[in-house]
Amino acid sequence: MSFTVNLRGVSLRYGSEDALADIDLDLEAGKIYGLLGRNGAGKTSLLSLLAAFRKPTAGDVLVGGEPVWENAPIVSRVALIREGGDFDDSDSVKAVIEAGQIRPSFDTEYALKLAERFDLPLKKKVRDLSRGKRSVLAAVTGLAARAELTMFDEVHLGMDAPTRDAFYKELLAEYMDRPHTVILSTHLIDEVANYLEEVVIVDRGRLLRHADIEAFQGMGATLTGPADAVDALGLAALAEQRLGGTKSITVADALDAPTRERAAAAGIEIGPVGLQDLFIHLTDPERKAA
Ligand SMILES: Nc1ncnc2c1ncn2[C@@H]1O[C@H](COP(=O)(O)OP(=O)(O)OP(=O)(O)O)[C@@H](O)[C@H]1O
Repeated sequence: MSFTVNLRGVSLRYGSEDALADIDLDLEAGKIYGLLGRNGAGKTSLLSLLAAFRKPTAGDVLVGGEPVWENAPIVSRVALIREGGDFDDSDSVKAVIEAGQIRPSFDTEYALKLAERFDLPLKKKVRDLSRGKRSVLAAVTGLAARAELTMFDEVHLGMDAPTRDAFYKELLAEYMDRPHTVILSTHLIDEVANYLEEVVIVDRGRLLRHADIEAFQGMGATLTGPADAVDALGLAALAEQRLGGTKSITVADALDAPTRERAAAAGIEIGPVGLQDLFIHLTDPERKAA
C-alpha cells in the first residue's frame, strides 16, 4: 500500500510570517514527485506538515486519507529524511541503523547491505563522518524505512555526482520493487528529471505549478530571430535577450501549430527550454506569481 496526500486550504505561519499560504494539493499514491522551489519557498515547511513535524496554522493535511497530525499509525509509515539526517552525533553509524528499527517496516538487513555498498564505516561516530557520508547515511535510513510515503529533503547535498547517481538508481530500484509514494525536494532538477513522474513547484509559500514531468518537459520554448518578427508573434515572454537586431525570448507554454508555422516563415528558430531554465524563469522574483 502507498499513501495519497491531500492538502486543503493549508497555511503555515511562523510568528507573523506566512511560510505557506492557502495550499491545495493532491498527490496520487505510488508515484515519484519532484518538489521544487527557490530558497525559502516553503519546501521544508510543506514536507514537515506531511510528516506531522508541524501542525498547520489552517487547513487540512491528509496522508493516506487521514489527518496526519497526532496520528501515530500513519506517521510511523511516513519517512521524512532531511539533509544531514536528524542523528545524535555521538552515535555510531551502526547504532543509527539499528535505531531505525523503531519503524514497523524498517529493513535492517537492507540498510546494512546499502551501508556496505556505499562504503559507510559502521563503527564510526556520526560526528566523524564527512558531509557526504552523513548524507549517505540519511539516504540509507530513508530507503530502508520502507515507508508508504518517503520524502527526501535535499538529502543529496554533500554527495558527489557518482554517489548521487547511485542513490537515485537505488531509490528507483527500491521503488520498482515496492511501489510507494516518494517526494524528492531538490534544486538539481535536470539531474532527477528522468526519475520523476510529476513535479510540484512552490514559490513564495504558494503552489505555483503541479503537472506531469512530460508536461513540464514540453512546456516551454525559446524563439530566436529578427527582433521585429519575434515581437510580431505577440507571445508573453518569461525572459528575453537582445543582441543587435536579434531577439531571443523564452515562453512557458507549448507553441501551437499556427504559431510554429508563422515563426518558421519569419526565420525564427525554435528550441527547447531545459527544466532548470524553465524553473528559474517561472520563479523569477521579478515575475508576478502565475
Ligand atoms: N522555524 C522557523 N521559524 C521562523 N521562520 C521559519 C522557520 N522555518 C522556516 N521559516 C521561514 O519560512 C519560509 C519557508 O522556509 P522553508 O525552510 O520551508 O523553505 P525551503 O523552500 O525549504 O528553503 P531552502 O531551499 O532554502 O531549504 C522562509 O521564509 C523561512 O525563513
